[in-house]
Amino acid sequence: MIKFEKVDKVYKNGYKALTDINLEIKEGEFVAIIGRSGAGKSTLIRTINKMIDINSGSLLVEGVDVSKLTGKKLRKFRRNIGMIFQQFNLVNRMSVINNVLAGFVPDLNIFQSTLGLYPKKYKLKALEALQEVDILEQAYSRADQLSGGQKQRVALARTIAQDPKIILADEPTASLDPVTSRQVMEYLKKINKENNIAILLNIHEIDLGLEYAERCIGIKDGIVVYDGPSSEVNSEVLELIYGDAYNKGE
Ligand SMILES: Nc1ncnc2c1ncn2[C@@H]1O[C@H](COP(=O)(O)OP(=O)(O)OP(=O)(O)O)[C@@H](O)[C@H]1O
Repeated sequence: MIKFEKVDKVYKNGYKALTDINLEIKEGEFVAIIGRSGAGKSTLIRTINKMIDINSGSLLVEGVDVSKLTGKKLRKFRRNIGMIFQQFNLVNRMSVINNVLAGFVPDLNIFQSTLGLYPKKYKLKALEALQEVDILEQAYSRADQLSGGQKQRVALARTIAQDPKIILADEPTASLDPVTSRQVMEYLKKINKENNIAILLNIHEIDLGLEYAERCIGIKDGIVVYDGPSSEVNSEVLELIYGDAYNKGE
């Protein structure tokens, strides 16, 4: 469903962040992308929803050439791709349910969006999504009253309410304690399995990533140096991805 062929990304300042990326991600896969800071993980996943443009090669998502998308077509395309961030990206002064409903604003007419009049079907969808991540009871709390883990679950609900085919998760557990991180990973796994949504996860906590994702992609200096089962990632592979520093614990 996602196919990178010979993809390169060079930033405007001349920095080459991705080199010759060749990858195929299938429907419903759960993939952890690991690598040192600056390796190119965020750049890689952000090319998929065209938050970042590629410079050469081809990137197809469900047969669509991402580089050709603009305007309305791009906005429509992005509806199929959810995104979760380290900092949750909720509107703090809004209620939980309104944060989830905000994802439907593009579907409203100007009158509905100005007055915040969401049709019942969207409200039901939002409530169902909140229930799926066990946070329905907080639906009418203000987002800033929630803990970090709860905020991330609301962000997940906002994403799944849109019925995406793919979720790009850019370090979703980086601001959370280890117990809460695990909880968020459990929800990601549940969504992956029950909703058959492909998940591409950037993560620094290697053990957590390898435990939950079946497949691991290791990036070093913008190059894919490992692509295979998470279960086969051993210290040699980690040295390949992280360099000598890994085994020396630097
Ligand atoms: N807009 C930009 N202009 C120039 N260089 C950039 C830009 N964005 C990122 N880079 C550089 O590209 C490289 C890859 O960045 P990227 O954010 O993809 O890495 P990452 O693996 O996600 O890192 P981290 O784990 O720290 O988030 C880095 O060296 C970064 O400094």
